[in-house]
Amino acid sequence: MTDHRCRLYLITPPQIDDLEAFAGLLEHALGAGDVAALQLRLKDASDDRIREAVDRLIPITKARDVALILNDRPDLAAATGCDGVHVGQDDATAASARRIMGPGAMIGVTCHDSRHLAMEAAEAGADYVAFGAFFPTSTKTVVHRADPEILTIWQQTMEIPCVAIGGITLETAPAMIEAGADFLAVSAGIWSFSEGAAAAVREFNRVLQATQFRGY
Ligand SMILES: Cc1ncc(COP(=O)(O)OP(=O)(O)O)c(N)n1
Ligand SMILES: Cc1nc(C(=O)O)sc1CCOP(=O)(O)O
Ligand SMILES: [Mg+2]
Repeated sequence: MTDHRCRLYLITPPQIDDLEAFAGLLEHALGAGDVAALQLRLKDASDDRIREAVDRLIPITKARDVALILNDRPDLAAATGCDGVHVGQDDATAASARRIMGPGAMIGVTCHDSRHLAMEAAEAGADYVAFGAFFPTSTKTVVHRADPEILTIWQQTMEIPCVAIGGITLETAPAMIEAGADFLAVSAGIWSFSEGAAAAVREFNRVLQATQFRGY
């Protein structure tokens, strides 16, 4: 049996009004348990605001060895020193993101519910592919819904990791882990958790420890 450990991938809220307050919240959350990556996903923010956010948050992620991934913008990710970029099908290709960010950067690609898109992303040099949305989400208006089987097939046939996204909570997480997700990408399930973000990170890690991929 191959050792398979699923990890947490945090997605910021789409808007951060108080960067100082969010930095404190993040520091506390990252201290509460294992987190592989943080995606800065500020929709409709200016370039200056994104630069300001990266500058404030990157020392916090670096101190915990958490990869800081910028959403949508390979150019700004490279310019601000982010560890990687996540691109959707209408943002940029994995190949152009790689050209802009260089060989050491982490490149992730949205693949909705399509193994075909995921194979294309893998061939173009992506480091991970993201499938979703698996559950209803209020964080983003989504048009694609994915079936957990896509995670199992990907896990059993491909080397590069797969991320599950969309409506992942403490209740829905086990189905994603059992299906074969390498990472759980979570926004509201962390930042809107009733007991706070640090408690959410702690509880997600408890679920991650207690649940195994069922596909081998
Ligand atoms: C890990 C992860 N997976 C999927 C997405 C969605 O990307 P995209 O389709 O480009 O939509 P926006 O996030 O840009 O609204 C993601 N951001 N992260
Ligand atoms: C950013 C994003 N992308 C999705 C996709 O399906 O590609 S679902 C989604 C929202 C993720 O936030 P939450 O954990 O609050 O549902
Ligand atoms: Mg995008």
